[in-house]
Amino acid sequence: MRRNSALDNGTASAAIAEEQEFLDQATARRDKLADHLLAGLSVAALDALEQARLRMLRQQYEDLRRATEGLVFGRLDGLDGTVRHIGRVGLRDDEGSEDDEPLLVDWRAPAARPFYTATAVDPQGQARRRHIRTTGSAVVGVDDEPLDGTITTDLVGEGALLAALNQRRTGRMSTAISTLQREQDDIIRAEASGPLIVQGGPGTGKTVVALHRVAYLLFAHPTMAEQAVLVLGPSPRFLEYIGQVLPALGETAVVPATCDTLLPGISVDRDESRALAEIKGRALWQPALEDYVASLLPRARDLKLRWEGEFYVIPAATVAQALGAVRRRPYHPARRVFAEQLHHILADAVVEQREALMNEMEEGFEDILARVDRSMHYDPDAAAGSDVDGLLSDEEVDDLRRRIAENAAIARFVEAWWPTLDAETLLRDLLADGDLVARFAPRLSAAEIAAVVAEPAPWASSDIPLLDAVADLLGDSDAPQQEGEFVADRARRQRGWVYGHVAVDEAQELSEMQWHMVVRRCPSRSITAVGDIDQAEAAHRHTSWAQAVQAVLGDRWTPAELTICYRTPREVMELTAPFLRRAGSHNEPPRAVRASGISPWERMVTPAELSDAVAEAVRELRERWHGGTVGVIAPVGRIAELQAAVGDDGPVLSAAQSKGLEWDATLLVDPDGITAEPRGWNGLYVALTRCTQELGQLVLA
Ligand SMILES: Nc1ncnc2c1ncn2[C@@H]1O[C@H](COP(=O)(O)OP(=O)(O)OP(=O)(O)O)[C@@H](O)[C@H]1O
Repeated sequence: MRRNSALDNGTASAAIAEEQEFLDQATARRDKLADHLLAGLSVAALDALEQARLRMLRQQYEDLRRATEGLVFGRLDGLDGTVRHIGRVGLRDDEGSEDDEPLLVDWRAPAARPFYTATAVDPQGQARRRHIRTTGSAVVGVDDEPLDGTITTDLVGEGALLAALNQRRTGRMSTAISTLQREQDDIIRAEASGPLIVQGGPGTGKTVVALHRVAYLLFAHPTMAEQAVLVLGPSPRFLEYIGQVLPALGETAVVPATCDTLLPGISVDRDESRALAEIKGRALWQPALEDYVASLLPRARDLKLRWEGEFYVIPAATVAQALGAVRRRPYHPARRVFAEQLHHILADAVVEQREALMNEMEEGFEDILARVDRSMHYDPDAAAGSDVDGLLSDEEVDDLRRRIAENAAIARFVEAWWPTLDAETLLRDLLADGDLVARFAPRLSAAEIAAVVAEPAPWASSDIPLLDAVADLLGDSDAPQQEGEFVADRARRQRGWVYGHVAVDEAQELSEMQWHMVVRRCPSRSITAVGDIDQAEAAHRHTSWAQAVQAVLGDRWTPAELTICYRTPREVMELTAPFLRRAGSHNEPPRAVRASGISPWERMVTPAELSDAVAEAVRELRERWHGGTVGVIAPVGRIAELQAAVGDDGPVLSAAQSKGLEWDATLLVDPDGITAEPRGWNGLYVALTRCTQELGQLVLA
């Protein structure tokens, strides 16, 4: 393998000067556009259309304003002599015609694609790729990669990539738009019409891919931006870690959440055992809850309604027919539609009765007409629309229906027969009643049912998907609120919001009921799930993606794979294979892209020395990785004691809590204690792969 061509000093300075000139031009253009947008934003919006236009302008302004660091990061020189610069956002040269070649091509635009995918074997019309490194507004370096076959590496922009990977970690994830690799780009730009499940070992860029895919989809499919995109992560700490990436990518139509925070107004208020989490995560709860809510629908019977002093009986058969027509809808919307039908049926009955009375007119016209007028509140002076035969006109029938629909007594009657239900109360009632659980979830054993019923009342994590399922089966009792300036604000506030796309990180942790919750938020199943089945820590027992998603997605999903590890250095990855085997995996650890030159080390300590040894090792590491980050991973039972010893020098986390995170150096404490935990070998695999440079272990003697 040959490295990227090194530019000699003179050529490099000329190239840097050339790119500096371009960056200055692009920056000036961006500032001008931003000023222009800002001026447009100062007008007041008089109507909804204008408000929508201003929202769009504000979004564009925000995108431009944020596009500071790395505004320009790449350049493609075509075989035909064309030069294209690639950047964080697209910029037009001036306000000229739409067909003009842009000054700067947005990294998500089709024209930018060869920057990520052209190779010597398939140069896609390009002669050279250039990575432009900048610090603030200064160009500090360029890496050129001829695509004529003189360089044969499977990495794109290797110099820029390795420079990015060797940077100190800040505790916040950074963007990788300038150094995305081909296998990553393929996934980022893949079709979004069905579930895509991406398997990748530690550090293969799954989070990077998921976030950049979201940015790409919002750019390429504006309808998704209108519906917002949901990004699901494993923990608030993780969401904080990735928090800066999406806005930096230029997107705001995104709602970040964990499965625990998806229901507005509901929080997880207690821990639970793994056994209970596993039981309550099973897919069998979905049909159980469907049957439970269906059992609460009213039964068909004769309905006796009073209207204007007369009683009308709607026969059970008619009621059954109307019920049958709405049965497929959620409980509350079904009631809304049923009530509308009932208003029609009652109005028809009133009209029919009136007609019957008309037919009796021969027997006593005057008397009967007076009764009819009374029953209809009929005003003979305002009878312009009425038929001369005494029957009601269409307008009068409509008016009758409207009055019935607005009548409080009729509404009370419907509410009493088909009451408004509350999801939390319903679920609590079910979970507290062993007979009910046995009736609706007959596949649970008696011991499992007893364990479910014995749970305390506050909601645990595994209750949230059950609650979500019940809330969904009930549906909203009122029309959803549409408040909030940006689409993300409106989406966040509505449980039943339908997203344009859902991206799930650490998807191996999802229970079957959580998968249901995901699909409910995107019935079109435009879903990207990334994860590592070998890092699974959750209580469920899946060891393959097929097992994990079978109950909810069946086999209608597309697999994809990431194979190169960008985070963990080769010296550490070489340690991991035996642990992966012990975790029961048949997969190979991913191939590390780089070596750090630092051998992993191990020290033996006695339990009595442990706290001091940890504090000292952390101090050492912090000194060595000055300006970077150090993380400590330990068995759950030791965390409190060790955090006290380490103080503010770094976080002490369990293997599960460290998932998705990374530091320059990791101190792994008592690895045997970690393997003794549930799914401990998987946990150790996670823990070993969190460092970008150095791994130290303190082993108990
Ligand atoms: N193309 C890339 N260019 C630059 N950095 C990259 C690239 N791909 C991944 N990285 C970096 O590699 C590290 C690991 O990436 P990421 O966290 O996305 O991996 P992951 O597969 O989600 O890992 P894990 O499963 O262990 O959580 C991050 O620091 C990320 O910024």
